[in-house]
Amino acid sequence: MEVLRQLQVFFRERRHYLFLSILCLAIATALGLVYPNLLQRLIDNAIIPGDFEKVPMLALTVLGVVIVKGFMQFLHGFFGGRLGNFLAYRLRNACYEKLQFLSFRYYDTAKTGDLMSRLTGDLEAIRNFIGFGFAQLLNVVLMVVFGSIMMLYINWQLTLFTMISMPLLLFVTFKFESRIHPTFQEMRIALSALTTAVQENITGVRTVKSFARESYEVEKFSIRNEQYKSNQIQAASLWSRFFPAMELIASISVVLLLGMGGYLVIVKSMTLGQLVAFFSLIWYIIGPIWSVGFHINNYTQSKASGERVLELLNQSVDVTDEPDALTLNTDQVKGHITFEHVTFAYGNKLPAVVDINLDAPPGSVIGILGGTGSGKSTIIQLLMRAYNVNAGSIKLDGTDIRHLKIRDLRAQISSVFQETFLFSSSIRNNIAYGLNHVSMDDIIRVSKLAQAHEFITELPLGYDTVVGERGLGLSGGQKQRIAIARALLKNPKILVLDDATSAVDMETEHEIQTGFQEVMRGRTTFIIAHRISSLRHANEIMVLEEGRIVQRGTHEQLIVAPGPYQDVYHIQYADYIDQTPEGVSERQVRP
Ligand SMILES: Nc1ncnc2c1ncn2[C@@H]1O[C@H](COP(=O)(O)OP(=O)(O)OP(=O)(O)O)[C@@H](O)[C@H]1O
Repeated sequence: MEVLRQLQVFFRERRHYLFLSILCLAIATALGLVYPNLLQRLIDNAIIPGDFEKVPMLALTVLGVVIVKGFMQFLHGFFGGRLGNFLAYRLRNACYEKLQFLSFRYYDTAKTGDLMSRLTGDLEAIRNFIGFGFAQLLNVVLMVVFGSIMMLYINWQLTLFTMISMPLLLFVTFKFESRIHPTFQEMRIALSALTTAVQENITGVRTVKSFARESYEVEKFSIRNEQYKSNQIQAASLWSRFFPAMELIASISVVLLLGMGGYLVIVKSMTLGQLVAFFSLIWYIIGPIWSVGFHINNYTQSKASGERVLELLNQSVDVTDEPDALTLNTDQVKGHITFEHVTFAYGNKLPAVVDINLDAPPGSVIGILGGTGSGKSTIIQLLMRAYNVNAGSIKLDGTDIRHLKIRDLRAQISSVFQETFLFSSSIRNNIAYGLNHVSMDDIIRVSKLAQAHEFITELPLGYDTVVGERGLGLSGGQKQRIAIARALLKNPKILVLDDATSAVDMETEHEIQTGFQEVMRGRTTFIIAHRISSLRHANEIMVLEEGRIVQRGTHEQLIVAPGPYQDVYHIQYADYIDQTPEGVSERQVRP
């Protein structure tokens, strides 16, 4: 019920729908109980005495009851549906909003499939339960209580006698639920494995084909499909065994009723009409007992779904604005970045960066070089405040970035990452992503700078070409050039190029770099690269090893100092440099 209490916040305004839905269902149930009563009157007061004049009146009453009952059921569905859909709508929006603001730390461990199922399957389960299941669960209780009272009123001895087999019915129902529940769970897991296989297969179709693993994938799918099929067969066989058993037990009540009831009618302790009414009332008890397990199961599943959705909604966001966070005035931002003794570790892992110090005056270019996992990207993540530092501080124009509004800070930074994400939209929209009122001239200008204009205009629809999911249909280099254009259009004070030109050839890299010279002017730029050619113009280059700065200086200083930078330089420029006893001199290096 705690889950229900927490979910209530999301449907408080429509709470009355819940009450109305329950009320309408209760009225429909109560009206259903009028049938047996009318049947009793028809037999005892009209048919047996031969008073046929009463028949039309009784028939009309039945018709009236049917109409009102039907209307009440309609209203129950109407209000339940409205309530469930309203709740699901609110929850869906709330979850999506939460997903936007959850910190990077959450996404480090979150699984896409799991999040998707929370937003779809779990929300659907909550919608059904709050909209209908809850009212129906209450209704089960009402039916049993109302039905029993009426039966006891007609003949309490016969009621107790016919109820002898009810505990057995209840037992079998719960037994069945305890068997079918895990089967359903296995079925859900099998279905999820099946959909994951399809999803991964479509996403990784290129890898599958390049490794010629089509047959293996077909085999893998068919094993999962087999599992799903056998789960379904198991569920179907449980159902097929359960129903006859239930019917058999329920028939015991009916047999007892007919035997004992028939005797009571014969000895005139009971009228025939009462027996017939009793006969239809017994189904008011059997029906709900039959379904009670299903409703309880439904409740537990919805509760679990509610907990999963609330768990997402209640996630704490560790990187948030301070209550009195400062607003940045774009015109006054200079872009002076300093790192002072910055140390950071992801979760409980060893620190990814240790005691980082750097000073990047406005307009300077900082190059970062280092092997895989040396902490290069982490420095950029910390600059964007994707995570809070564990020790030390990062400052923008002298203010600790923790005191700034995150949105304002990030608005000053444009990044181009190693992996480019493009939305399935037009190239124009992808370049203008996150910005309003962008002119086509500006889009073309930045595309030219990013060396993207030419290939875009060669596409049949030019800037209006819709790129597929994640940019399918474009080469890695083309996607990266679009990302560079996107970053430039934002006109940031701080530019981050995280292996940004890794997917383009040396020639194009050189052209983009030349373009960069112009766009980097006046912006503080961080360049992470594996190629020395991308870093050589930096004002300061830092060489990272296992999260620590092991070398720093300009390209000219570093190539003459023995160390990792010189080693990389030797490897990359082996064809261009002469080794002299005094040191290293360049013979021909691309500018
Ligand atoms: N999201 C994360 N969660 C946990 N550990 C992480 C995460 N991102 C990076 N790490 C770890 O932090 C260390 C530094 O990673 P980082 O991505 O900064 O290295 P990098 O120098 O950019 O490497 P590469 O050149 O391969 O991109 C590595 O040991 C890495 O495993």
